[in-house]
Amino acid sequence: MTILTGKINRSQSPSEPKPLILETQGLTRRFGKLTAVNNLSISVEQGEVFGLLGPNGAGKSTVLKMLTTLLPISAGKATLAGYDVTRQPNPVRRAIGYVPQALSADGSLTGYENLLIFAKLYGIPAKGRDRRIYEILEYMGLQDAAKRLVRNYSGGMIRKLEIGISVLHQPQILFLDEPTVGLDPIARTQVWQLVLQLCADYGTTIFLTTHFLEEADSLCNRVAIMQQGEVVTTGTPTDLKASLDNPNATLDDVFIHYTGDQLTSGVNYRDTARTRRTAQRLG
Ligand SMILES: Nc1ncnc2c1ncn2[C@@H]1O[C@H](COP(=O)(O)OP(=O)(O)OP(=O)(O)O)[C@@H](O)[C@H]1O
Repeated sequence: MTILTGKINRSQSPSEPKPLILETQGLTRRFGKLTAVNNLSISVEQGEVFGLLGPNGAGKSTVLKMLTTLLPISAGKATLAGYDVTRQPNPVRRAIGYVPQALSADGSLTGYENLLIFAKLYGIPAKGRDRRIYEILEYMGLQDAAKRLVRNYSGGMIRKLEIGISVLHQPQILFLDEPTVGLDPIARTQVWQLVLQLCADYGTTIFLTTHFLEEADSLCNRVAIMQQGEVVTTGTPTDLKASLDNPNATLDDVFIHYTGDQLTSGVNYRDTARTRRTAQRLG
């Protein structure tokens, strides 16, 4: 696996328009009287790294849950890999991988056993199953830890294993909900390298949420900023920064401009508490 180093400004590389792999029109989710996601219309090209940013409670996880068929859509429509998310959930599920915010690997099993369970769930035929599992372990750099219990893995290793599980069936699009929250800077960099590598090696489209704006700036081709259930702006990080009246604008400035909020990890109690909870589980 090629190791990527340094800052990668993906938004600056010229790119041909590619087919859309994901499109939403008026996507809406209500919880009783609360409209958590309101009239969301976005599109994502094949092979893009797309970042959904927003303060706590903006509706990011709810969007991911609707797109991954885990939560019914209240109104509007989403199409993924050519399939309607509401009417054709099974082909949608085959086309996607999903790593939720909460820990999803089983600590009482080895890395190999975790992969084996999901390989069976995904219906990977017994004949090529072990080969696929070891391919994944090697790709994730976890081959030496294959037979160790996951509860003894570091946080970064667990995240890599979870990503490995989510790509066992070679999905076209991978959803990552806050993939680096709770990780130390080195593990965070490793996870990002892995995500980019998946994109480069297999053309996997990445749809993620993150609180780390600097990372979103470096790694995402395009971002959408959400606030109170609505998208307030979408664009490449470069274009969004250029739209402000400040030649030195950062994505943080863009974020503050559109939301009036500060989005840095751990700035408020909820962020800190969640980061610590996740870190405890991962650590
Ligand atoms: N199952 C639920 N029932 C009721 N309200 C919910 C439910 N899930 C989410 N909400 C509410 O919907 C809103 C959006 O929540 P969501 O988790 O999507 O936000 P988020 O942007 O992902 O936040 P965070 O960054 O904290 O994860 C919040 O007000 C939340 O309390």
